[in-house]
Amino acid sequence: MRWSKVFNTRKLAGSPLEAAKKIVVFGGGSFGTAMGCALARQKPDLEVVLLVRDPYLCKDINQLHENTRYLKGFKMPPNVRATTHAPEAIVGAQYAVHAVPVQSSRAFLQGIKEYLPSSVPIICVSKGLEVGSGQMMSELIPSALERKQPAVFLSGPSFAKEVMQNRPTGVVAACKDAKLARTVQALFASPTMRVNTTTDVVGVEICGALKNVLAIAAGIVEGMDLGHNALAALIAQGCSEIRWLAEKLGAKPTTMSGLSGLGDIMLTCYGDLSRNRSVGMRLGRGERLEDIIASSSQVAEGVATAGVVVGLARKYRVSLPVLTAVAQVLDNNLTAREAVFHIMNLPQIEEA
Ligand SMILES: NC(=O)C1=CN([C@@H]2O[C@H](COP(=O)(O)OP(=O)(O)OC[C@H]3O[C@@H](n4cnc5c(N)ncnc54)[C@H](O)[C@@H]3O)[C@@H](O)[C@H]2O)C=CC1
Ligand SMILES: O=C(CO)COP(=O)(O)O
Repeated sequence: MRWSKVFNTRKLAGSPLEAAKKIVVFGGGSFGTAMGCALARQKPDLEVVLLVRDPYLCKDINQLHENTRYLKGFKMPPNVRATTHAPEAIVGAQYAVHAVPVQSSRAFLQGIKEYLPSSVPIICVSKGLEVGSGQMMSELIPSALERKQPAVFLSGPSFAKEVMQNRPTGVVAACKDAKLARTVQALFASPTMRVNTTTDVVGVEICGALKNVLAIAAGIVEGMDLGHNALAALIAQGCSEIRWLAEKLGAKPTTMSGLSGLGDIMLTCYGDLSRNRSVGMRLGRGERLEDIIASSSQVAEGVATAGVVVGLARKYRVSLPVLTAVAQVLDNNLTAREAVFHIMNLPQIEEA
């Protein structure tokens, strides 16, 4: 039995996991913590250091072995620790997992750039587009660091809580340097984590960013109780819109049907654990965005990314009715009800 049409015969010389002694994780939120713990479980003498901002959370992680703010009730492996001190977190690390929300990533990276050697690969798990520049993380990282830095983009259907529970998960590691993608594959691959590789960085990144916007739309439909037919039609249309934009950006069609595309779209649009979907559900039930954001301690990247998508649609001259309607609802230019009415009354089309 095999997962792929083709066998990957290329082997890495030596095991990256065996060679790794220390890995730093930027951002001790839910996903940084979960991925740090997934690595730590692989090798008990690997040092995994979470770089966090809050000294109280740092103390809890080190004394209680629990991330009491973002993953309450889950014990962390003893070889995971936290610090608020960037130079100490980074020194000697062979890899850096970047799990800081996209909109905070530029300032964060500028702040740590002098401590991070330019040879240390960044494994970026953040999904979204930067407001203002419109950049993807693969553009933002070199722009913020003002230099080239090896970077791999790890994406796919992977709720932090389920990774923390060590439940089966599949992700994809994207890097133009196929060897580095295979190195990251070997680092994270375990009996409970499958890691595919690809060189289609743009495809993986754009799918990861746009599925968050689509999940908000799916939540709106759910919150308005429009039914299963409406939800399925919306997600199918959203998939087409993501494909249209992804193709313009040069993404490969296979990425769209893979883990970072269809896989993550299904997870986030249907899965109860999605923060983006729950923002949409609350909007669909009539709550105001300000109140939703004020009552949530976790990031829903689709909220900021939605506005960027409007600019991309204009720039690449592609019509994205569902994805751009999300921005209109978030900006209070349309109510959820008006957005649905508008989309349902667009001209009937031939499928493309
Ligand atoms: N939670 C999940 O299931 C998954 C999340 N992701 C992505 O991972 C990224 C991080 O998400 P989560 O960990 O879930 O977010 P979170 O909301 O749980 O935590 C965010 C973390 O980033 C830190 N942070 C925020 N601004 C910062 C700054 N300026 N400097 C340093 N640290 C800062 C926060 O203190 C917090 O520790 C997002 O882009 C998200 O889309 C990807 C896959 C799954
Ligand atoms: O990206 C995710 C799972 O793959 C997490 O989605 P949310 O940010 O909507 O919770």
